Amino acid sequence: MTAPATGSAPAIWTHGLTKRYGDKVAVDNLHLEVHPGEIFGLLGPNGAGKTTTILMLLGLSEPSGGRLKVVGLDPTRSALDVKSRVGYVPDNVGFYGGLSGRRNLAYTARLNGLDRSTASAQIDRLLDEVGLADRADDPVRHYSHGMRQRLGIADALVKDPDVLILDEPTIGLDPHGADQVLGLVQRLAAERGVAVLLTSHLLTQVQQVCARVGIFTNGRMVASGTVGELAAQRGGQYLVEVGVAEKADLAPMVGEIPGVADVTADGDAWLVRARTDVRAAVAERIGGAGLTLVHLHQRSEDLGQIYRRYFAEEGSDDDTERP
Ligand SMILES: Nc1ncnc2c1ncn2[C@@H]1O[C@H](COP(=O)(O)OP(=O)(O)OP(=O)(O)O)[C@@H](O)[C@H]1O
Repeated sequence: MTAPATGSAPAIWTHGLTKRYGDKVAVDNLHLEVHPGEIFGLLGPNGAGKTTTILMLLGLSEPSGGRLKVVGLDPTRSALDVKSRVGYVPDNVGFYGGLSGRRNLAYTARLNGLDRSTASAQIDRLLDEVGLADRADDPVRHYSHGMRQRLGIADALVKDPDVLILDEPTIGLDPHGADQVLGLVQRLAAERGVAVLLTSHLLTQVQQVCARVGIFTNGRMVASGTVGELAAQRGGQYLVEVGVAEKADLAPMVGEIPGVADVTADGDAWLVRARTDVRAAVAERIGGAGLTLVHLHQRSEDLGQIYRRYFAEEGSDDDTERP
């Protein structure tokens, strides 16, 4: 997991950022900060406002309200300067299929004004970094989806950006391909200090690589923080797993403990859902009943559970991966 560089100015900063399309508020009062070396995951169902946010960060869509800075610049006023320092990887990167990976990157380098010899060394290094050195001279139409995705990241890195924005970077990839892409993103943040903003529906993957996440719905970021912070916000639940040596129904005795919401069987163990940390009280009650405690440990909610909890509270549906 990548830690933000402490004390650094945010590479992406928004305050009250808002975008309206007629009566529709696509992005509503967004406060966001992503620091150099940090990977921030923007999570949300279709139509939540993720792409609209990205377009504003890239200077491709004008905000209706609020303020924003990307690498210290206002993208609305300095779109070209922002573009030169921000790499963007859409969910389906377009390449010239008949040209090799290397030639595609050389084309991007030329568009970005790099001289031929600097570009050539840079491209060799990038192809190596994204694991495509041995296929660099094959036409891109022979690449797999995962290879294209990695070439897309290399393409965004040609200009050596300070910020990398990835829209659904692992969509359509198998687990190995997804691991390769996410591992690459992690290295870029850790080794080069790139600030990364990625959007995804794939909660388990986001949880693996993002220092912080924001849950986005109907244009609003309803929660943001580390996974641990999100679990604790809005009275997050404590889940305690309990096992005893005897075959006994723990539900009646543990269910009486103040703060316990419910007790359910979970295979050979019992799962206690509570509003506070009830481990000591559970152990005491079990000992008092003459039962032998075999294990007692706290399970934290994973991001999927947190995400569903927020959506249940927001009263909206989502089509997100069930981990
Ligand atoms: N050009 C536009 N004109 C009118 N409404 C728009 C426009 N672009 C987006 N919207 C609306 O704004 C809302 C947010 O859309 P956006 O594309 O940002 O969502 P998203 O989170 O990126 O969704 P997805 O995961 O499907 O890409 C949606 O209700 C969408 O219909």
